[in-house]
Amino acid sequence: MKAAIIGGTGYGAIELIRLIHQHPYLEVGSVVSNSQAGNNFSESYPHLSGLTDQPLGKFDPETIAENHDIVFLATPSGVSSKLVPQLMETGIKCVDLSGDFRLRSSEQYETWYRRRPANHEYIQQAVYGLSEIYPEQIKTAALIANPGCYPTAATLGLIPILTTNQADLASIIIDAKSGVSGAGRGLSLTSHYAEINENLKAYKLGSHQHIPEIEQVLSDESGTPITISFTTHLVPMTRGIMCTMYLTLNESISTKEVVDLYTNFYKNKSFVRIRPEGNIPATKEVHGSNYCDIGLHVDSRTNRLTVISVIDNLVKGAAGQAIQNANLMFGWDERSGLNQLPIYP
Ligand SMILES: NC(=O)C1=CN([C@@H]2O[C@H](COP(=O)(O)OP(=O)(O)OC[C@H]3O[C@@H](n4cnc5c(N)ncnc54)[C@H](OP(=O)(O)O)[C@@H]3O)[C@@H](O)[C@H]2O)C=CC1
Ligand SMILES: CC(=O)N[C@@H](CCC(=O)OP(=O)(O)O)C(=O)O
Repeated sequence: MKAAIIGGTGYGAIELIRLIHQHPYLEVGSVVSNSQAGNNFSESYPHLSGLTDQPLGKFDPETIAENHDIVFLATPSGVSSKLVPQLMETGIKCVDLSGDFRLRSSEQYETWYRRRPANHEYIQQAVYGLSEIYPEQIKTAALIANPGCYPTAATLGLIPILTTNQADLASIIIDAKSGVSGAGRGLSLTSHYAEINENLKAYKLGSHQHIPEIEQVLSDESGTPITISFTTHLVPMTRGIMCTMYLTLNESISTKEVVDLYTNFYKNKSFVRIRPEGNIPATKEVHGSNYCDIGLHVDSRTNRLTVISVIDNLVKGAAGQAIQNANLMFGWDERSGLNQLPIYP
């Protein structure tokens, strides 16, 4: 099967190309670029010289649909909302990495993204692509709204405890940290070397666009409207997200009981690894891989649960989960093309 990738010179696209290169059933048919159409791909990414030398194409939905089986859009929010309807009209399957189709409420989208929402018809068709939680809906979807990087780490780490009645749902605090590639390849003052090196910054306090996305998933899964406190930080590293999350427990349970609950919840899920008691994951332990690793600790003094969830933002947080979703859509083993070991050290 052939995949087209749009947003060709961005970090999401380059990660899709790296992963699809090892995929047993999928190959890259073409890479579409808005800014570099006509140029050779390896001019933007010399590390792929001799491997992916094809010229970057222009966006033409008909040609894409004729020659491909699926499209991955690695374009910014606000761009995907314009391109997806043109592609969907041709009948081709789409996986969108942006935030444009994740929120069911257009009002929420306008509030948090501060721009016009996508056409409601397509928002209604989109299936939220959190692979471990919605595999059946993903299998029959025509359009996947691939989850955000922070929401992937946060929701996978919180859902198991929220499906019990052991958590105080009003007490959730998510302290999140990301490497700089989470902001994409575009240049900005915040991702400038001298601004981030040997520095740790909190940003978008109370206004991050992932707040309503996380709340939507947690509310769906717990069956109760949930609001969260969510603070993001930029860390001087290239890849990786860590969400350190706190919630109050309604009853006294041990760390071992929580570890058993999580292990059982994810027992058939290849990409979520629950660490044993006393073993806390670090971002490097998932670097370059599609794993989400989760560590758990109950503080019996405060009766609070701490959950530490780590992913590689470009793999499980973007391109890897997008391919996992495509695998589900085509009925393949969801691990196809995603069996890379984490890169360590
Ligand atoms: N980086 C990450 O960790 C994650 C990113 N995402 C989301 O994935 C998407 C891609 O992210 P990422 O690759 O990091 O971002 P980048 O900024 O690195 O790449 C986005 C690419 O989209 C294309 N593009 C930009 N503006 C326009 C435009 N006006 N019209 C058409 N194409 C445009 C450009 O490529 P070209 O000119 O070649 O077309 C650009 O390089 C975004 O929506 C992002 O929010 C989601 C989860 C994690
Ligand atoms: C480090 C960093 O800046 N990360 C970005 C993640 C952006 C992203 O993934 O955006 P969408 O999910 O909205 O597509 C941020 O915090 O905004």
